[in-house]
Amino acid sequence: MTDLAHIRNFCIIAHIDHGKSTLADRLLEFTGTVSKRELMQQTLDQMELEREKGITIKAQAVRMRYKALNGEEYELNLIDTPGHVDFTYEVSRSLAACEGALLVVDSTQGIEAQTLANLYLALEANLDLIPVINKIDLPSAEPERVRQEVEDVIGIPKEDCILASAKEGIGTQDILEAIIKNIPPPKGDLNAPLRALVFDSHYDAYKGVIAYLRVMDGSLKVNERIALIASESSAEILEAGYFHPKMTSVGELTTGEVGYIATGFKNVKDCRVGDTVTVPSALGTIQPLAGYEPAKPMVFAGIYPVDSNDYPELREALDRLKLNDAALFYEPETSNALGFGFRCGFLGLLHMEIIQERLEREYNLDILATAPSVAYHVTKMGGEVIEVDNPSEMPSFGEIEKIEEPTMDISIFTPSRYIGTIMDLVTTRRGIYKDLKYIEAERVLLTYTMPLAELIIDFYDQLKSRTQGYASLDYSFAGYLEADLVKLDILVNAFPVDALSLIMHKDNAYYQGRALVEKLQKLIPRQMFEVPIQAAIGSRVVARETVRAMRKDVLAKCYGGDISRKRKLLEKQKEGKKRMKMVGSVEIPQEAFMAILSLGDNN
Ligand SMILES: Nc1nc2c(ncn2[C@@H]2O[C@H](COP(=O)(O)OP(=O)(O)OP(=O)(O)O)[C@@H](O)[C@H]2O)c(=O)[nH]1
Repeated sequence: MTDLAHIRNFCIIAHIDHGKSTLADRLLEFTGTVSKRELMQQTLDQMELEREKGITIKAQAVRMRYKALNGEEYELNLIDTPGHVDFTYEVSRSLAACEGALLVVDSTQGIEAQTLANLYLALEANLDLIPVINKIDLPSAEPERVRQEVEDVIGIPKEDCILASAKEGIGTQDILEAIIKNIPPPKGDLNAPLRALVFDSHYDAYKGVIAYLRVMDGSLKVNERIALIASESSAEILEAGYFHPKMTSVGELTTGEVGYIATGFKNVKDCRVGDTVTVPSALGTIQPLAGYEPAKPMVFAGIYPVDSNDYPELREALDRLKLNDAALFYEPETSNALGFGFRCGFLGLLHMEIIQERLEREYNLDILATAPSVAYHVTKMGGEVIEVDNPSEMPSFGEIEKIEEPTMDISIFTPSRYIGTIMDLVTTRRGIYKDLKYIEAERVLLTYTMPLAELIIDFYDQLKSRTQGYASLDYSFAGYLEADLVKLDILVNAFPVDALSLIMHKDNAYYQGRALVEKLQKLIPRQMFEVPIQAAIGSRVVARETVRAMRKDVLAKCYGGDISRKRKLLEKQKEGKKRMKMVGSVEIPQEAFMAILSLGDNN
């Protein structure tokens, strides 16, 4: 057990790609926690998917021992935070476990949207900040400019910025010394009843749910009973320890420390991020640590097995993923076009992508996903309010008094030369202008309120491509606003395909309906007969295209020919069919269900 004065708990916050993981690696290496040889490119990003996508998904914690220049040894706990906006709640819980943060800014870029978003969260959590200007080894680095920017925008004197290269290991010791000097040691009452904050948790097949904790008061020991305030669950501590970076069991964690406990819980929902751990005898007498909020899904999509025989496997895979992901929501749903599947709710687009990829890769399932949607608040004529997250379940418009949709506050950092094109993009997405602030002579911060439904349909890609990748984006939930929305139905061969229905603004429905049927016409393969594709609002058809009938049978070519070639051709066709669904009498490929996402593309 280390006395409080020799403990420092900190995290690293940064915009994506500014070097957070690389810096963490250098700190682990410098303190001898991990040897260079052991150091994989990114030790903290353990999941394969994370490495491939180059993003940090789950918050983690590593303990380091550091002998400072003053001759004393310190226990440093580095808490890794997820870098993506979908996981803001997890970021804020990780920050609540720390007293300070390294704010990493790329010296070739400067402050970006997530630098500021994370900074605000850190300030809310009362953290002391150490700015680190990273990547100074690069020829395009402008450390002086970025330092000035930190002073102007964040208000930290530029002399306090540490110049570093996480790649080359420049500045590592200065950073460690600054952590000792500028970040306060934890406070807390060792003699009070246990209070510990769960800032992350994951399910382990052998040990049950592992909770990552910051002990605020009191202490905990293996074999003791604990109670969780928000989850109203209780368990026995099977193991307690810290990460070094592997799990190291020590049997006890005390005030100010960061570590893990194994609980034996079978599901992370019993031990969620943000919950407070205490002892059963203190229940009802102690205050929970932070206002606990269950994660709320914001983006919804239908997920269906391509082969309907895989339905039980899909259910099982979702059950398993849910064990580890309290934010994932799903319930069975049936579609006239796609059969039996699930309506799933996600924190955001990235969360959705991750789940879809895991279903495919880890569970080997061929799935078909519908275009993402948001949850509308619909007031019916009689005054009843319902939530509709599936366009095909929208009541008919005669029954509706009003529809409200979720809106987001968005902030965009961009070189000023792109202001025009961004304004244009945001306006076509029904964004409402709020503010424009010059950060420097040539960089601005634009803020808007925009419907979430417009944000999830390839907004980010459009923003990136219009600004050659220079603009960065951050968003947070703003509230529900009434809007003039309609449901656009798509009919393929006169058959309404519910999974292709969309909710959109009345003013865009005609144009988008047109664009969508044109896109579908290209995506739906020719059949033996002519297939009309129509977009309709209620009973009014607003656009129509036709997929012409196939002229030749593919096998006709092989008539009398060599049989192995014929088999190959059939196999190839089968392969192509994998991602097709028979709807009525027409085969529709997966791309068609996602066509709305790429209406901006011209291919
Ligand atoms: N030249 C140079 N490259 C660096 C430095 N630090 C990080 N990088 C590179 O920048 C890229 C992003 O670094 P990461 O450490 O993965 O960034 P991150 O902030 O952890 O990214 P996320 O996990 O996506 O949030 C990688 O290709 C690193 O090799 C540096 O000091 N100098």
